[in-house]
Amino acid sequence: MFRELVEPFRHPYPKSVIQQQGDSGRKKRAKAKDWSGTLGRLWSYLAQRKAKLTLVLVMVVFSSALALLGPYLLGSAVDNYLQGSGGKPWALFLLGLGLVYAGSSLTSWLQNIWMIEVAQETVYRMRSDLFTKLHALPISFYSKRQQGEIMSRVTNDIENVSSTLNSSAIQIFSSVLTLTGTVVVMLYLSPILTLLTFIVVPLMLFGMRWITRRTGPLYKQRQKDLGNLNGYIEETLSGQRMIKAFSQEERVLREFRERNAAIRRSGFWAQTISGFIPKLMNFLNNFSFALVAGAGGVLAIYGQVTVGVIIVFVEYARQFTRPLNDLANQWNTLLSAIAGAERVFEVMDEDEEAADESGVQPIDQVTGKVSFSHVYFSYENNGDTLEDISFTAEPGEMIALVGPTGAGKTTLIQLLSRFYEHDRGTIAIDDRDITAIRRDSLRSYMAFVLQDSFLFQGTIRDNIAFGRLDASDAEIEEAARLANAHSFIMRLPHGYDQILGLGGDGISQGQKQLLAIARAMLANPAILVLDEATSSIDTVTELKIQEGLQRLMKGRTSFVIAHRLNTIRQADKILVLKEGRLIEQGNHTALLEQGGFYSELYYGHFQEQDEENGG
Ligand SMILES: Nc1ncnc2c1ncn2[C@@H]1O[C@H](COP(=O)(O)OP(=O)(O)OP(=O)(O)O)[C@@H](O)[C@H]1O
Repeated sequence: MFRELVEPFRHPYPKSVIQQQGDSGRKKRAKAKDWSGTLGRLWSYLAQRKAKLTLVLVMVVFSSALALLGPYLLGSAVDNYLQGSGGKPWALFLLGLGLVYAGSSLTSWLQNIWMIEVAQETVYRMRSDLFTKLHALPISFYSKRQQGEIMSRVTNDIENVSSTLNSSAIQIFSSVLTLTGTVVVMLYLSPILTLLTFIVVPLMLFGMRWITRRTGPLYKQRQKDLGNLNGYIEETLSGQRMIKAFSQEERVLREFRERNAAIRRSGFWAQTISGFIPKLMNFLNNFSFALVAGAGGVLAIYGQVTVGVIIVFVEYARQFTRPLNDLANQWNTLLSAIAGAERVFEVMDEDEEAADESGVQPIDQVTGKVSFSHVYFSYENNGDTLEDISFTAEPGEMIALVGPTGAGKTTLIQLLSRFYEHDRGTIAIDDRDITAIRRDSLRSYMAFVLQDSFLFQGTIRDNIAFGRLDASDAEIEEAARLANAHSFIMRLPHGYDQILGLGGDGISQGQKQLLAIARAMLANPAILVLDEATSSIDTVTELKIQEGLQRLMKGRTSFVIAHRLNTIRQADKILVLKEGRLIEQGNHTALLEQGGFYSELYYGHFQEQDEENGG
């Protein structure tokens, strides 16, 4: 137990984090460069409110100067009155002192509210930039990360930066100013006493360095652990049904506990170790206080300094260590904010979805001819996921994609919509290379009806209108009628204004699909992508869906990732994929006659469906 407790003190904790930070000088320099880069970028945000920031800095200068003036006046009052050396009337001193302290309060209040404004504006911009960036990132970015972890960057990490800017940044600046001012006045009044006050400084710096070297990585780790936990919570909440269905509650709780414990561990050590800072400072503060008072007394006896100067020094000794103390405290907050900012900038530095090349044009009209010519693609440069794919789909044709799981059906569709960029070969729409068409324009001619078509939190009307935002109510209703969704919508208590929960909660799976069909109908695309549902839906709804889909597909080039024999049989062309290669293509009859892989699939699997359906 003891070993566990002292471990962090013996080794900066956790080791892996320190190792990441690097023991070698080279790595440290790289880290320092990272930090200056992060701070530089933060500064570029702050600098957007230069005028307000300048006002804040002026106020800080004033309040620091007034804080120096207070003790000075006090000392001079003691020398002038208590020691009976005459001088201005005491009431004037009192008034002066009152004004100094009132001015000090006013300036620090002003600096506070103006800085809050600057800080809020800064994080507002950072948050906006981050959100904009998130929408410019390619699909591949999301396929590698947990949503909750990304959320944590938009919320926790930005919040960290915000709270630090609100308070710590100014406090740090003010501390540095007060410190410099105090040293200058102290040296002017008594170099010997200044030297004595300084004795504690190396101890403070050494102590702070020792502590922050340990807390820096810990704060970073804590942010990371927090992100991991958020990711996990998000995942388990959205996967509640699955977890319950597979009775995985115990495993989920166990993993949650592990991740939660990781935060407790890093948070505990980060705060425990940084908790030493105020204690250490307090001790050294009192020590310096006693030293100045004792040595000052001796010096006063020998007439080297006046009692007033000792009072000024005792005050300054406190003022001197307080900013150091503040610096030490704020340093940790600053570290945590830098860790947060680093995580935000990390996302901002991710490669965006490749920009459309210069000169690419939108496309005016699309008839729906699609051709692939010797197309190759790999996800992670680890072997081709799709290899030498060539086929042509004429306008209005229905193309069924068939093949075992993992064969590359979804990938092929993702290339067509440019969610991923193919490595070699040509993909063309209406004989125009898709890389020469603006992405947004290309996608505007396509619509997707997926198994889990995403429905947003909002009304049914808004969810259908997602297909075309400027659609009128009449057009929305017409699309819903064609999709066979109108009758179920009208049975809902609020009809088209019925509000759906997140992910379409509140309606059935089949009804969600009908809405997805209505949405695609409204978008009126030339090219349609359907991922046929594998889950079983009651026969009546199923018939409605099929009818809706038939209407939707009419006159459009449709790519169907097909699971039902009926759909496959109706297809103008069936593309049979296996291990990333297009091994057969043709219609149902022609492929059966070939007696190849398709006929194997048909006799092995699809025929069962046929018999079940009485076909
Ligand atoms: N984002 C990704 N990163 C890396 N590899 C991926 C990614 N998505 C899919 N793959 C891999 O690419 C191959 C083809 O996957 P794809 O999803 O296209 O298959 P599929 O034919 O649609 O399968 P299914 O019928 O099961 O949906 C698989 O081996 C899969 O593991």
